[in-house]
Amino acid sequence: MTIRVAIAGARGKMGKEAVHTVMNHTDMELVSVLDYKEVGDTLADTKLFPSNFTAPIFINLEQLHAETKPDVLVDLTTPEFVYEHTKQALELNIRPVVGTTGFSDEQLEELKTVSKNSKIGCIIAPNFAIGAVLMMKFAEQAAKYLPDIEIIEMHHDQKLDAPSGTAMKTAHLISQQRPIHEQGHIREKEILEGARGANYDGMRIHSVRLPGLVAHQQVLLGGEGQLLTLRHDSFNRGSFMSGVILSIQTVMEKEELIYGLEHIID
Ligand SMILES: NC(=O)C1=CN([C@@H]2O[C@H](COP(=O)(O)OP(=O)(O)OC[C@H]3O[C@@H](n4cnc5c(N)ncnc54)[C@H](OP(=O)(O)O)[C@@H]3O)[C@@H](O)[C@H]2O)C=CC1
Ligand SMILES: O=C(O)C1=N[C@H](C(=O)O)C[C@H](O)C1
Repeated sequence: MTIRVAIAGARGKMGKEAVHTVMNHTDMELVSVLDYKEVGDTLADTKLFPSNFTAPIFINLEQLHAETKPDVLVDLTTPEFVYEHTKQALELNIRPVVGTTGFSDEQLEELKTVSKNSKIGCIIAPNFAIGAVLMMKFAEQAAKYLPDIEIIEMHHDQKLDAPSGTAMKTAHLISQQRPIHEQGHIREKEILEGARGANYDGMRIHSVRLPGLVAHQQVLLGGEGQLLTLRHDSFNRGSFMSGVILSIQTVMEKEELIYGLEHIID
């Protein structure tokens, strides 16, 4: 069966890579693209893609659905729009595969309910790279034995959300193994606000933004006389594409929302 795929955010860094990946996949067809402003009738019109990339561009998801009937909507946009896109896709019986980060806990809960009630599968993956998923799982396992933890995530300087979705998901997984406790000295004082990073149940998260970086994370787990460092680096956006393909294939078989690729890899 050919899976009919629509992509939101096709002009972006991840979107461009995803367009090429879906176009090159024999079991998938890129049927349309969702944008939010007039950028031409087809992908080729944007001049970002070759002339044979003829998928039509819509600025309205309902119209996109009516005219191109996608099975799956891949969202690679921004934290501002992703919740609305995902909710609307579910209401239109389109299965969302979401890479965009920046959801609040309340939004995730709401989408879980909509997906469950409509029995339309949805995959939200804070990180599509298999190595990053393994780093998160290893951190979760190690937290049971080394519960004093700091996360340092490092990204390119065009990233909108901080902390990253991966850091938030890592902290969430770790918090299931690690009793809530404050770390560091009880009388610790920040001389410069923010010096100790964000506080997630006492665990600290530090966000670095620099040109030249792509997506990198270290989880530091400290114990008496020892330090365990788990590190993952995405050096290019090709690192995410096998996860995008796996998610598009898997969401076709699901009837609920799945948050994190760790739930679908064997
Ligand atoms: N899950 C994962 O593995 C990964 C997730 N990400 C996440 O994916 C998202 C995109 O990242 P990245 O590609 O680097 O970002 P970019 O800024 O390069 O791309 C986002 C694109 O979405 C477009 N856009 C904005 N709003 C809308 C909208 N309402 N409808 C359609 N298109 C829209 C933007 O257009 P314009 O520029 O004209 O505003 C831009 O072209 C981020 O949230 C990022 O954190 C990134 C890498 C991996
Ligand atoms: O914005 C990015 O680039 C990335 N975003 C995701 C995140 O917030 O974790 C995934 C990856 O880190 C790249």
